[in-house]
Amino acid sequence: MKYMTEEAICQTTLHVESATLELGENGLTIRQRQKQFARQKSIEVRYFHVLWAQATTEQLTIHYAAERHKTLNAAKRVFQLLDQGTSSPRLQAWIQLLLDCAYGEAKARKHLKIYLNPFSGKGSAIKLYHRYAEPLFEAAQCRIDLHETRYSGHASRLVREDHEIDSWDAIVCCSGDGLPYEIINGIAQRDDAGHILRNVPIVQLPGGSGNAMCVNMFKTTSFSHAALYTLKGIRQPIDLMSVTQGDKRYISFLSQNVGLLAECDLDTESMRFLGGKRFAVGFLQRLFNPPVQINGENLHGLPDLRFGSVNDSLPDSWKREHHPTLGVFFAGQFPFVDAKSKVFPDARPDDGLVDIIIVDSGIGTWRLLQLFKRVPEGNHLAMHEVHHRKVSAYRVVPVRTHGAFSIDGERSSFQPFQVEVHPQLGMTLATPAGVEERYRSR
Ligand SMILES: Nc1ncnc2c1ncn2[C@@H]1O[C@H](COP(=O)(O)OP(=O)(O)OP(=O)(O)O)[C@@H](O)[C@H]1O
Repeated sequence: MKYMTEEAICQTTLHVESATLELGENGLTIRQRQKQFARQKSIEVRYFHVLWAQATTEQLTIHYAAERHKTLNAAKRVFQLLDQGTSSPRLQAWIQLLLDCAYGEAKARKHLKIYLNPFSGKGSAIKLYHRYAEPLFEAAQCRIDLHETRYSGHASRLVREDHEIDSWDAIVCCSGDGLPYEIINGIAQRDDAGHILRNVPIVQLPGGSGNAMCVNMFKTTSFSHAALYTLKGIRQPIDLMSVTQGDKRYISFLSQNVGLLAECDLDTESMRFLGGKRFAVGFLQRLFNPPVQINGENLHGLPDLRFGSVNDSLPDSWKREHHPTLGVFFAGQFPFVDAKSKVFPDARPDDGLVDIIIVDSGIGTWRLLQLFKRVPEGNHLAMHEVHHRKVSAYRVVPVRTHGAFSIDGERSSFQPFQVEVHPQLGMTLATPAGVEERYRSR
């Protein structure tokens, strides 16, 4: 926008009855002409916040997300047109230019399939959705198809049977990380699994206690900002991982966790009302909660396993390690496992590798607490007790018969398992470059 011809500058300015609307470098400036005071009052709406614009024969309406107290709300301004209205090619060109600036590479008027888990996190996902996301999606003229999940496994069944799945611009999980896991594994059972996983973005609005997908991709735990990023986000491939265990195969998008930290997470699932604090409580209190049922069978539409399954003999080229007194084994492909825990600071979601950290149980309580203290900043990798690996596949064979194992935070049976990364098998939406930095502190 910096070096415009005179004609282009002309196209960026629109005179309406009581204001002049200017398309500038970063946003739309509305200069209100207040005759009463014989002076102009102007406001700027950043392009990133502009949701939609449309004209009738008499009026121009601009919908945008207005920020107040770190929350975005749907707002609109209506202007009386001076002449011609919709029939004016100049007005149409101006609106098109505004929408091009507002959406850039992102698709406007998205078709969104929304899944709401009424029990996620503190049980407020539905309220959050209707209060903060729906008004923005409606203002942005999205086509919305919404389902509340009625039982564990419901969303899995719905995506398996969705004949229109290919037509959604995003599947939006209004939930914690359990629902995306369930949805990905539901898609994995389709004959066209590979195609759908690679092409239909799965995003998360933060309705749970962990919300790792949202934190990593949108860099926020604000519901309304995540909704705006869903509208303005651009397609971002992510790696997915196959976990084979016995004769079953699961698809993991986030993490595999064995030992102490898995126990802390799983044993506090019934404390969702505490939100993120439940992970800390888990260190002190252990309860039992039944696992989510993911089928793990009939996965014909997925890519082949390059390294075989856990039932095959280990390839000779693999490095073997013995950890007879294992305390923590945590593997993941995103930096954050929740908003406050940067467990894998070096991880990249699309590099074909999974990061692993291993800590011996002999670390001692004092050093373990030091480690927990460092995790929010991701400084724990510097501790000599923390062993860090980056691999494309691994196998874990427990020496004990009892223990905790979770895939993406969901309890799985404690037996040998093998993991391999499928580079860029998944798709999500991420904030466009540049926006991320401005919102880093949220
Ligand atoms: N209506 C429902 N009744 C019972 N369970 C459900 C229902 N809908 C979804 N579920 C299950 O609840 C599990 C947990 O949900 P989800 O991850 O969305 O929230 P959360 O566990 O609170 O968040 P986090 O994973 O961040 O802790 C999911 O695995 C899903 O299978």
